Amino acid sequence: MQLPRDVLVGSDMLGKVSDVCSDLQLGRNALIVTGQKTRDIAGIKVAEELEETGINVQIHVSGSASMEEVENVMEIAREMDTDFLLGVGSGKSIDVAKLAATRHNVPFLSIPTAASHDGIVSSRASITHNGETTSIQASAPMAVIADTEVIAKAPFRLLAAGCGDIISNCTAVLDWQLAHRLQNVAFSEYAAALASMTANILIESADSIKPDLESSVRIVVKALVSSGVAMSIAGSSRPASGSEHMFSHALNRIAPNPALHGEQCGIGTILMMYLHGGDWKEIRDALRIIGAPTTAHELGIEDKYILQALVESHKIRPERYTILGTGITPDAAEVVARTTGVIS
Ligand SMILES: NC(=O)C1=CN([C@@H]2O[C@H](COP(=O)(O)OP(=O)(O)OC[C@H]3O[C@@H](n4cnc5c(N)ncnc54)[C@H](O)[C@@H]3O)[C@@H](O)[C@H]2O)C=CC1
Ligand SMILES: O=C(CO)COP(=O)(O)O
Ligand SMILES: [Zn+2]
Repeated sequence: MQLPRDVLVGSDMLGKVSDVCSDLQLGRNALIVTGQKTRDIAGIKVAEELEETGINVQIHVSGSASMEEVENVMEIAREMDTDFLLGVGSGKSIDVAKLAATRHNVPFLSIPTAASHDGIVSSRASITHNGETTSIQASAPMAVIADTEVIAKAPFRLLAAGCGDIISNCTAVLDWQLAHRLQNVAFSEYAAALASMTANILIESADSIKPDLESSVRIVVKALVSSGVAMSIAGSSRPASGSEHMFSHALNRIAPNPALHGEQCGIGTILMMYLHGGDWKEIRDALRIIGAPTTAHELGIEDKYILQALVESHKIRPERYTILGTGITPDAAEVVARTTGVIS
């Protein structure tokens, strides 16, 4: 089980990056993987902080979380003899840096600029290859530095998406229990309990999640850390990714303009909780209070793609048994989507 050594959450934490690197004795050559926007938001600041202490820094702007991109980053890391990598930005930059660092056998720091997903701490990387998104075992970050001031300035939509990614633990754990009972898949009580508790605390705190507040960011970041730790304990993404995530991965394949990962997972949780016969209204209401989308319209995705994704979700990870079993029929998909109000 791999867990981060340092987790820093608070205001002006970007200013602490050099202290963390020197405490951890990470070396003199650093490679930052960041996004187009997030380079200006935090990437350059992190580079300047490191350069002030004599560390050589190269910045690589990454687009997609693909295996090709991981290989590109590994190539740069080899050329510059990188001692450590930093993922500065959103989920995709962090996943690319995480897997490239793992494969290049050097430490990695996670510096999220948005609280939009629970990969900020996990020892998994979600990478797309030949149209398939797989969750790949990777090293956990040596340290996580979450600057709540930076994250509070990010569009609120990203924070609400992070809440959707956490709330999705509710159905992920139900799916995992089902797979354990029906197929005897390995199950960790501790990982499942931590993942469920994290989602339940967030549901209870839904009305405290507001735009522009560092206090809201702290609640969400702590929950993302907790959820990421659950994945590390499990040694798989099972406690935080079930049928609702398969639905989101299916939408990424099918919809011409997919929405954010956490937004799609939140709606997936409403749908899959209905199929589990659970309290789907509680999930919908929590997402509504937070301000996350609860309908296809709010997601910006046409109803027909929601229905197609529902029917095809079980094909995403056939080895991962969930409530979707061997698939649901188009008629059943229509019933679940209409009854829950996801389509009208
Ligand atoms: N490794 C793991 O365990 C996990 C991985 N993931 C993966 O993470 C990805 C989703 O991550 P997301 O961050 O939701 O999406 P994303 O990586 O596509 O980023 C969404 C957008 O947020 C913008 N952004 C980030 N910080 C910003 C800021 N401060 N101000 C303005 N814009 C900002 C970025 O520029 C980007 O356009 C997916 O690929 C998903 O599969 C999700 C959960 C867990
Ligand atoms: O997104 C995740 C947990 O929130 C895990 O990712 P996968 O769905 O790729 O396993
Ligand atoms: Zn997720």
